Amino acid sequence: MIKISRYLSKFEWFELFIGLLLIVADVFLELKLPDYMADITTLVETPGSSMSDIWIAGGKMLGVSLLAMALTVATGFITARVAASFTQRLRSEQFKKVESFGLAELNKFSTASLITRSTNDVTQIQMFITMGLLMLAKAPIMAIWAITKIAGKGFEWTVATSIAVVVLIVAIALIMMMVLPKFRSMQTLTDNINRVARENLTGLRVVRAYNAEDYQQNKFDKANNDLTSTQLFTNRAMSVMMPLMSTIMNGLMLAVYWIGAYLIEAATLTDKLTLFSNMVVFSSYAVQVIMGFLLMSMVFVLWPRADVSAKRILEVLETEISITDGAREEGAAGADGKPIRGEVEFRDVSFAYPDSVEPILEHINFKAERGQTVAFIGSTGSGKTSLINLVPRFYDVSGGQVLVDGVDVREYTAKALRDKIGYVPQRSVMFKGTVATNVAFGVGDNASGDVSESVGDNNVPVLDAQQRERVHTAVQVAQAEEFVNKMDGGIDANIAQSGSNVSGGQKQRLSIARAVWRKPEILIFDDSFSALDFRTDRDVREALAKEAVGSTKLIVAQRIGTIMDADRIVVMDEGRVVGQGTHKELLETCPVYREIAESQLSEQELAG
Ligand SMILES: Nc1ncnc2c1ncn2[C@@H]1O[C@H](COP(=O)(O)OP(=O)(O)OP(=O)(O)O)[C@@H](O)[C@H]1O
Repeated sequence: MIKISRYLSKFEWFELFIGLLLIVADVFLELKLPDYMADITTLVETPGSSMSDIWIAGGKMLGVSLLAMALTVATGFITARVAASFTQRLRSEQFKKVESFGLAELNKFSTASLITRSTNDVTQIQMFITMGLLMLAKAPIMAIWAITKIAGKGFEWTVATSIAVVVLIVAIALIMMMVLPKFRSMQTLTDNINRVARENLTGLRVVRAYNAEDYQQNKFDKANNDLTSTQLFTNRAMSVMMPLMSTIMNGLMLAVYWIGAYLIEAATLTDKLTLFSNMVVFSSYAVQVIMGFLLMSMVFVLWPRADVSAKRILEVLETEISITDGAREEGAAGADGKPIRGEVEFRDVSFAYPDSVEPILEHINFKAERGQTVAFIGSTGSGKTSLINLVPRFYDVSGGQVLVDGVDVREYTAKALRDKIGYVPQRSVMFKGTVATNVAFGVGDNASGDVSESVGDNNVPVLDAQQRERVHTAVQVAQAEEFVNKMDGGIDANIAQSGSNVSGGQKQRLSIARAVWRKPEILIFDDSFSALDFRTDRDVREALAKEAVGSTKLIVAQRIGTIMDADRIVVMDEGRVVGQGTHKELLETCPVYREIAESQLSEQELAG
């Protein structure tokens, strides 16, 4: 919790300092009250006191109380401000950090956990700052100041107060020992609930189709019950705290008056009045001491959860990114002195996923020249996706080198490298917006973060005429024009969250259009044609050959038909390249390829 405070801005520190000053003034005023009470008691007990004197002392007491109240409100206002701005920063810092995560880091935290960390965990911190920070500062000031006020006012009373304080500390410590581990598990259990709920919602169709509602319900109930019982335990333990505090406080009062009664009875007549007045003052300060501890106990209710949350947020913010930026913006120069463009080369590349020791890819070598089409085929799990994921640096190689335009991909800045690439993933991803904003993805937003100028209604970025024209071309190349034109609004038609209002094949085509829109040096298609029918598959490839003639194309495919015309086909088997060449060459030289081809093509097609 203390570590996370370094994310506070200078101004927030200043605000907290002002808050602290206000607290000191507040405590000073609150501790003045018993003095006025002593004055009033003496006035009441002294024969001949005038009523107006009592009114004046009472009036002062009221004024001080009102001022103390105003200070408390002001400090509350300041901490609420600090809490809001600080947690806003924590949320955006976390978002920024997660944006920079590679797939390895994303796999380390689950999506559900990352969501809890930037919502629920941040709320815990906000609650602590708003409610707890004030008390954390006020409690010790109040307790210590009150103790100094009563020191020397009566030995017997001091002993009684000390015993009460010791009992309080032991009680708080015991309760904390019981609940702290539970608070730690509470956030993990919240992650669990999020995970189960998220899985259920994203897989709703499968749940329905398999009549698995009860099965899912049980999973959710289990997660829900786990969280509820932990919360019940902590709340029960905490609910003991308050009555315990007030019992100790009342017990102390009783002890002070009891002791006082004996002392007053034993005193001479002249001392009786002083002793009585001292007793009243003492009891008021003793209440303030206990109040100090009471406030501390409230802090202890909020602290453990906030502490756990702070650690979880820091875990995200301090995660070391495995994919670090290089410095290069440009590729190498070719023999003719001009910069190389669109060249991809794998030199003896081996790769293992971060959490496994077994290599998934071993000694891969191939080269794709500018404008060439290089295809990858092989059985499922042979490592095709893993291989092409190394080009945009979703992961880094374990051995060897991946070169783009003659330069190791690790030397580029992530932006420079990814600007060269148009990537179409295996599962197409759509974002809430329009067809145009999905195709021209990431455009229309300005770098300063002030999106107000560039986004129109509904937070949809506005594209200029030239950008819109490019969207039309990309949609044409991806053979998406026909269905886009039928949609209400054409390229301005709405796309629902996750693209739920378009079909799988349509999503795939929009995904292809997105890559084409960028006019990249390198186009990567990870099994992107599988959701297309044979005709559309062929039409897209023909359009690509015309429109993206200068782009190098790396295509992962399952269908021989998709890749037959490629300049080079790389055949993968269990993470190794078992054949390379054109369709014709491979039919003769590579048994694995021939087997795949025979299973998909007719005798006639095989004969060419
Ligand atoms: N994130 C990951 N962590 C660990 N292992 C993984 C991960 N992703 C994939 N693998 C493993 O890597 C191997 C190759 O997977 P990959 O997705 O590259 O195969 P593929 O040839 O593209 O398969 P498909 O044609 O079915 O998409 C598989 O055995 C898979 O279990």
